[in-house]
Amino acid sequence: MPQTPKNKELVIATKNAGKAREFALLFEPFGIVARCLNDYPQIPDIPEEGETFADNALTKAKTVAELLGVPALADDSGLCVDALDGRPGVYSARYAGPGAKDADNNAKLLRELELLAEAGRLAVESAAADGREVRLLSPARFVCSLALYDPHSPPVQVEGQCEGFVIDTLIGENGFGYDPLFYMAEFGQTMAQLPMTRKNEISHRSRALAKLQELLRESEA
Ligand SMILES: O=P(O)(O)OP(=O)(O)OP(=O)(O)OC[C@H]1O[C@@H](n2cnc3c(O)ncnc32)[C@H](O)[C@@H]1O
Ligand SMILES: [Mg+2]
Repeated sequence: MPQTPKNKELVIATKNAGKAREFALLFEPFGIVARCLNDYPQIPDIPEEGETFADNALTKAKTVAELLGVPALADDSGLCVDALDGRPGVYSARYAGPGAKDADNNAKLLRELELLAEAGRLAVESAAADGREVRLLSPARFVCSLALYDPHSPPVQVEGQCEGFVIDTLIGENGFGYDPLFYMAEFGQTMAQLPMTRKNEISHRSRALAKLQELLRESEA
């Protein structure tokens, strides 16, 4: 990981408290304190108008790094649902409209998929989530694009994914965003049922971060 002027601190270009918590835990073993944008109220909202996660991640990292004059890591992520041709994708944060809350986005996702199910357009199977029967509405994946922007070096970009299904009901209290609707057959649980330590072993975010570390190790070797 890059050395910042304050050493052992890294600015994460996010205002999302859920992401910030996960990064704080992911960086802890390296003795790196992850600072998110709530620590820098002078940074304005950054428009996310790119067509890809990678475009948006780079814009966020570059804007923050240039404003603060230190390296910044940005995460642009979202949920891509097969039955919705990959939506909400890069629009995940504002799926239910500008300023949408997680609950609004989850409700819209369920509504859209239930409409397709009622129209007979989904091959819905059942599964058990901690003893409850749930309907698997569509295969889906979480995608996380990370961009590390150091004002003095070329940017480094990586992507991580995590496969699962969108189910018909919200289950679990952990995590954030679409986690309560994201079921992983191999665990028989939703992402929101996993403790953060466990999510950080398998998530799109941790997979992307592992790739970033690998790239940085190679470039140092
Ligand atoms: O742009 P920043 O400030 O980082 O915060 P944001 O919440 O707007 O983040 P994005 O633009 O990357 O949008 C990501 C969307 O995808 C959702 N999302 C991303 N990672 C997730 C995860 O690990 N679990 C559940 N939902 C996730 C999240 O709730 C948002 O709705
Ligand atoms: Mg955003």
